[in-house]
Amino acid sequence: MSSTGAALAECNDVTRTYGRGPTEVVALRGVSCRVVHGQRVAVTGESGSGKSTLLHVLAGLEPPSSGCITWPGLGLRGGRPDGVGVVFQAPSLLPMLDVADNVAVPLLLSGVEPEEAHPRALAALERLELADLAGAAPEELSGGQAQRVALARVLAAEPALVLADEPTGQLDRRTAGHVLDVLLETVDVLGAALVVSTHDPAVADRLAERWPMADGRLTVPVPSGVRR
Ligand SMILES: Nc1ncnc2c1ncn2[C@@H]1O[C@H](COP(=O)(O)OP(=O)(O)OP(=O)(O)O)[C@@H](O)[C@H]1O
Repeated sequence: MSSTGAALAECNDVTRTYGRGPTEVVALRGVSCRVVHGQRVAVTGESGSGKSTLLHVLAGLEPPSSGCITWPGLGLRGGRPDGVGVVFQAPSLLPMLDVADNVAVPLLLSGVEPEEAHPRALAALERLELADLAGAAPEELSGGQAQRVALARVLAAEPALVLADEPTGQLDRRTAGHVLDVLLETVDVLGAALVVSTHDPAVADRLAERWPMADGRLTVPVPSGVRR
């Protein structure tokens, strides 16, 4: 659980490089930022500017090469932050499980008993008007339905921070608008903070704040409270 008041995630002078020597790529160059309760941020910028890498670092999926990331308002489990929900461009549902089991899997992995996990998965599907699909196989879903199931999976896990990496990047405009509605409803229901990476101005316009990136750097002033 998060404690109110503390930042959910805080990057201090984070650099992230891939490869070594002549093939080295610097994806993040000294990024400092902080995500607090209730924040709604669009990370924008051209392809290759470092948006996905920043989200991966904020999620604890990749370590910084230098600098540091902390999650003062979140617990840690096995060195990774607890209470972070991640949505990727492709919904990554497990093909051998039905929709309800896909939604329940993260709960089961985090130690929730099956008797609690399955009702929570069904409640999240109902909340997002997906109950009819509970028994469906992922291959039967449209792209928009699959992404909404991925959002139900996040909702069921009740994170304090939701990180969405180009969540509508593979969808047509109308479906993208609907998925975005569901994403915003999901974070409202949870009272969670939301950081979305996007190329799409229509997506960025739906979020209160923009953090533009270029060449691995945030090009806006560092949000308050970050130590240099
Ligand atoms: N796993 C990796 N191995 C090597 N290079 C990587 C890796 N991940 C990202 N990069 C490189 O780091 C830089 C930043 O990539 P990143 O995916 O963070 O940018 P992005 O702004 O999210 O781009 P896009 O909008 O195209 O997804 C790019 O030059 C990319 O090629």
